[in-house]
Amino acid sequence: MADDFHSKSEAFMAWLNSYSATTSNKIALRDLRRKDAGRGVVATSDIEEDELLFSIPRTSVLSVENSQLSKKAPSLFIELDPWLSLIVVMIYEYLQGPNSIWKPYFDILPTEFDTLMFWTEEELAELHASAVREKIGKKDADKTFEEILVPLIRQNADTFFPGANVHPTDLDLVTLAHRMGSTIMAYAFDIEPVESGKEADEDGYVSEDEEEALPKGMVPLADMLNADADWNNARLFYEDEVLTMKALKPIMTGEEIFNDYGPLPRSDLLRRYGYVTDNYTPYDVVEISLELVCDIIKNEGKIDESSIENRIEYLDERGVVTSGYDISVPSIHTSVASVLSPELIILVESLLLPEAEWARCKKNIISTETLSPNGAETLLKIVKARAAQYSTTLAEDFSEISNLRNQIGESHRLSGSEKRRIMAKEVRHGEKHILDEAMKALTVFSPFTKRPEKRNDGAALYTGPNKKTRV
Ligand SMILES: C[S@@+](CC[C@H](N)C(=O)[O-])C[C@H]1O[C@@H](n2cnc3c(N)ncnc32)[C@H](O)[C@@H]1O
Repeated sequence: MADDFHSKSEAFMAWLNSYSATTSNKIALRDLRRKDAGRGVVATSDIEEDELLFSIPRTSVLSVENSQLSKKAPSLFIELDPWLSLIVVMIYEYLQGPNSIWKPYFDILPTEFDTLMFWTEEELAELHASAVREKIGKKDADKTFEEILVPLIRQNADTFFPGANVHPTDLDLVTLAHRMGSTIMAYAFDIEPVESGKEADEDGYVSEDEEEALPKGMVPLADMLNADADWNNARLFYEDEVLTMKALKPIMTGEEIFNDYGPLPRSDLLRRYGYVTDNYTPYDVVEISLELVCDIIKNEGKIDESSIENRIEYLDERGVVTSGYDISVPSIHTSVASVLSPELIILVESLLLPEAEWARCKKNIISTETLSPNGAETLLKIVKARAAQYSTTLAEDFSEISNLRNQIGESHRLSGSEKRRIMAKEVRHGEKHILDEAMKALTVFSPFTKRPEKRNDGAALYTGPNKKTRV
């Protein structure tokens, strides 16, 4: 119902301003459903760099600190991490209905999602062998909600359901917890406390360790900004009394105001935010599992199982072992080694060394990070085996996507499931493209770098992108 959508937006903006937020008259909250982007914030006049777009009092942030629940039942939060704490607070505030000060805010937050948590098995199957399927975590979330959150809510039933004769079932509460958890994943910010002592770098990032410690909060209006990879033109700043959204560059009338959700591969964008755009393609990655690396090297028959285990243990103590290694999108300016994670190269080179050589140079192996011709040959086998885990070819994906796009062009309508399937095909096509490019580069790399005089020329290893997470 279009009217409902608009009246809820208007009620939300009126509510926000009644709580001492200030909003520039050069911006508006708009209906972007024709772009399949829900609501978004758009410039209604030209905006200058550094201009204030809006400011939100810290007291209006939906957070543990600001909710009455933390005063009524403080002990409830003792064992909960920032994510679970905010889920409980959001469930509490939502159940208060009109008695919650955040009611007009809940009215514009989503009740349905396209994030992977809500996909059917058939829809997920379209992702084929993408490693993102292992990261959805639905079973773990269900277990946590059933075993921790629901009992906590029941223990505090008088607070959560005051005066109610009928209480929600366990299933209702788990469903609500998923809804709030998914909202947090796509909408919440890590709120820098007034005296944080945790410095963001000049790009607005803090390291993951620091980020973990920050409490989460829902920041009204700041979370109405969409994102499209590097098109971000605004950023949230944490001041003592208020959080301010400012323009990072001049924004012209009619342009959308974008936040930055981080340099996410499209698989993760789909998992966390439920959409993909082509602009995220440069951040795509394919994950190679430790298991696959070990299987391929074992099959070569040059090293036995117990040596592999010993070496993995040695490398694990030095931080080289993880369950998966990324290969990223190559460009004409990068060598194949630069798109492989340095740890993957160290792992492969370590497992390929003859026993005597391993014993002699294992101390230096972490700092070498050089891809040898032998390593490239083995990596080519690994990459081929990884590509074989997907059940269609790059060309088949391309034609499936083109056909679907043509159909959309003709009908202009796409059901929820069709949209999910096309997004999945785009993700798996992107991953296969990376594998294809890596195969081509590794094929030419091996014979070329086998020549001893060339050995250190182009084969030096470059560190991969330092993954950071947006504040
Ligand atoms: C922080 S919210 C932004 C506000 C949201 N559009 C709304 O109407 O509530 C993030 C969600 O917005 C949508 N979104 C953000 N950027 C988008 C884009 N470039 N294209 C399509 N949808 C987008 C996705 O559904 C995402 O999970």
